[in-house]
Amino acid sequence: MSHSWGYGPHDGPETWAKSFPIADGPRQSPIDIVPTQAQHDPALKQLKLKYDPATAKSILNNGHSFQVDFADDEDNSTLSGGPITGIYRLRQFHFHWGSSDDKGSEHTIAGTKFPCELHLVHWNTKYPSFGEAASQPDGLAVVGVFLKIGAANPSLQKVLDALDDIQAKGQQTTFPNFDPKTLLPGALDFWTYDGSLTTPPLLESVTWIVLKDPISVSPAQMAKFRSLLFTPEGEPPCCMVDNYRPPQPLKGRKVCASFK
Ligand SMILES: NS(=O)(=O)c1ccc(C(=O)NCCc2c[nH]cn2)cc1
Ligand SMILES: [Cu+2]
Ligand SMILES: [Zn+2]
Repeated sequence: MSHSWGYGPHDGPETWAKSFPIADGPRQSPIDIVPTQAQHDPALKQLKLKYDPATAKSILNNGHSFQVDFADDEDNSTLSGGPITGIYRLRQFHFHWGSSDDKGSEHTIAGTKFPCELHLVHWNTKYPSFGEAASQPDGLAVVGVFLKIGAANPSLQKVLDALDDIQAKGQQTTFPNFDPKTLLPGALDFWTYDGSLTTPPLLESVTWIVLKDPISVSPAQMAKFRSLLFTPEGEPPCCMVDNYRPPQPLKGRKVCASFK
């Protein structure tokens, strides 16, 4: 993941359009979700998430977040239903967070920022690979989950316990037998809209499915996220914080709600 973009004053979201002109495109993410302006769509099906813990493989610090990677060579961990047609395979999940609890999420709800946001990244199996799907308008589906300050989250703690081994950019370690379903809230009510990757290459290939209900994270757990580094070993350390893109213009898009 040798990438030249980042989240600092010289390489952050305001500079991305120079190398990635799609940054100013018609379906960029994230967005501010305004619940009163979302349309309830009765035709929206229930979300169906079928995750096999055995597909969890490894955890990696990629220099802009950390991600848990899944074996996606078979239909063992999949997303279907909701706004999508067909079957999408889970590829990885990762997070975006702030330097303090008053910011960090990428999507916002009527201007409200959360301290952290989880993204579960899936690709459409009508395409031969993730890379191929990522360049198609219906290629990816990302489930977004807000994290809200409250009680410590035991399932999240399992992920955070692995961060000591991947403090620096490029470090990775095995991460077997983890069920991402344990990171989801009880209800799967969601908003959905057509958007993009929120980091370069900012491809406009994502059907976004943002869950209404947050999961909990404690202040101590947020401190653990902030112990990661953007920088590789041997370079002056730079704390991995504020790795979020701010909301982008809606440009006429409609946001649908699965609930009343
Ligand atoms: N935040 S998000 O919209 O869910 C998202 C999801 C996936 C990717 C992605 O697959 N990027 C591929 C290239 C890459 C560069 N560095 C590491 N991987 C980027 C953003
Ligand atoms: Cu990268
Ligand atoms: Zn993300």
